[in-house]
Amino acid sequence: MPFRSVSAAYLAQAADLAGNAGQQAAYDSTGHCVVLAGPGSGKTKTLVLKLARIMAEDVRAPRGAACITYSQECARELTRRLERLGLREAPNLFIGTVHGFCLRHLLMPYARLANLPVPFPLAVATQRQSDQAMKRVGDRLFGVGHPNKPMDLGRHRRSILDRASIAWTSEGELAGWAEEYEAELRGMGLIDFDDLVIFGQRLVSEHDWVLPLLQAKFPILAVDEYQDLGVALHRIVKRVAFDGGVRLFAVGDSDQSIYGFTGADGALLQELAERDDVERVQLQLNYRSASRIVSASELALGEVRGYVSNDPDREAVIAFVECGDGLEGQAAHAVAEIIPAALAAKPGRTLGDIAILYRDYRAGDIVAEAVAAAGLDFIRVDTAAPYRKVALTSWIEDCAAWCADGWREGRPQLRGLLDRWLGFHRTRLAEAEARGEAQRLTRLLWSLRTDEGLARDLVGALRAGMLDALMAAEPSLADQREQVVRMSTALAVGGPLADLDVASLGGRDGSPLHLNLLTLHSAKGCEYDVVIMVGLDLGGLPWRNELPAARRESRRLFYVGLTRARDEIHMLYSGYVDTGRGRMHWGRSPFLNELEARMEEAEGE
Ligand SMILES: Nc1ncnc2c1ncn2[C@@H]1O[C@H](COP(=O)(O)OP(=O)(O)OP(=O)(O)O)[C@@H](O)[C@H]1O
Repeated sequence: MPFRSVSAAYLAQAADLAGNAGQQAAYDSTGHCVVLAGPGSGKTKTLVLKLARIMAEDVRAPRGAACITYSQECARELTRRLERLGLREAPNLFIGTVHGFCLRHLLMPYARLANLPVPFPLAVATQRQSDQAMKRVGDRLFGVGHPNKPMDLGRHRRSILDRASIAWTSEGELAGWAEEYEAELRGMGLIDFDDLVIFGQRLVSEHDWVLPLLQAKFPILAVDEYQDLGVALHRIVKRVAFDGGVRLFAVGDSDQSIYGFTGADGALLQELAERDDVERVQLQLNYRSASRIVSASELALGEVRGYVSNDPDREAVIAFVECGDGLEGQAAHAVAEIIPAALAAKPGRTLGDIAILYRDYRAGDIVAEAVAAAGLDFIRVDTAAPYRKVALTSWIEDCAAWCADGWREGRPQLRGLLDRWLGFHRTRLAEAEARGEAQRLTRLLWSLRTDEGLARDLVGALRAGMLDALMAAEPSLADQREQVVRMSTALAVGGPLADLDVASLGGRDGSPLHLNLLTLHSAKGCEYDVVIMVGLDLGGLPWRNELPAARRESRRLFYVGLTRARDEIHMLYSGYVDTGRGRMHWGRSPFLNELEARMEEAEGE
């Protein structure tokens, strides 16, 4: 007898799995299960359906499940897909990032009891505070202009958890820098983003009593994009699952591991899958891409994986395009030639079905300029975007979607917005208080419904009505507040998003009328009919003279880009890159040379 009723959408989607033995096996699993599979094979689909089944059949409130992933973008995608199945965030269902989970469900309830050396109340440094403290300490230790990089400091802290080990002390400068930086932050009453996971790991590793408490609340732990999560989370997962009795359902693909620079390691997923007490499921069918794209991606990766397309007869375009005039020329060609042809090639295709992918925000600036000059609407997701997606900015965007039109059909659901709002509060509110908050927020959102209003007015009203008071009262939201302020600044008169209306703010993710501009990293987990990759020159992707591990990661990044496409891939290059030392004619990306040669060989057979 199920504990809760299930939606018709869930039943319809669950029926899809019957045709795929691997997906069905994962869906039917009763113990720890790890799904390993390539791009477009339905990992996320299987995960959300499994979670819906678990919530319906295996756990009864107040017990529930935690569903975690690495980035805010992936968390939002999970939230959206679960909502379509009738599931939303609730006290017994956590959907969010590793960092959010560690803050809300490990450090807030237990850090003080465990006497961890963290400040109380818990306050998370803003990006700016942490960057400045890092620089200040680095300058003090090594002198202004020293060559040590914050990125290496971050990797050292995230990937070496045992501070007494030789691995920690052998890189003496980084270790010293990390320790002094942390002391500086503590002096300011702060922890930073990485501390959340580092202390979360310490808590579950060193305090046995935390395990049954966690297991009582979340007997199920689901993890998406496992390959991105890094060693601290891997330890948390192993500890709660194999010592704490939490049932694990994890999905991932080591070939898509592209966060090595943060300490992530695809091998951890393999290690998990090889355990005797874990059921391992491998999926081979690709539901996303045409056959030629599936084969070309494998050739680009240089590994035989044996993936096959679900739609072998679908036509595909795979084009290598040389453009003069560097990145500017490539962007201009994409706008003037490729996009109009792609729109004309399939009835009903819109700008939202097309993405331009690039390596970093500098390339993004060039592409954005060309796209804006052509008068096309676009959504940009990279570090130069006006604000970063964090839980609060995503929540505001979803409120905008509801106020614009979503309230008519419950997309997103009001109940979900209210539950997420309550989740932002550090301490669980008493029932009457929570009810009062929910009523106030409902009234506020109801009064903000609009067909054509400006996003700036909506965000201003949300902030004045409730949000600013919450952010002032919750120091743990300080880093997110920084992004809310950046959002307001971008929407203000004279800001880059000054003209944005409420509907567009709500649809900034996945709007059918906006061309997608993303870094390759941000494109992870997304799919588009048409993918245009720019900057495929040596010195762009890959960088020149990369060490072997970095070169392998660049190749995986290329692979992630290719595998986002359903029907068309356009790879643009110039044969040179513009650097601080002038134009360097190093040729196009060696990945293109290899891919073209391998495709000729394979298709000539
Ligand atoms: N059994 C199925 N029947 C029909 N369509 C499916 C099935 N499984 C997955 N799909 C579709 O395949 C596409 C890819 O699924 P999903 O995004 O879950 O894949 P993924 O493995 O998580 O991909 P990636 O690793 O590239 O992010 C989606 O459009 C999904 O709806």
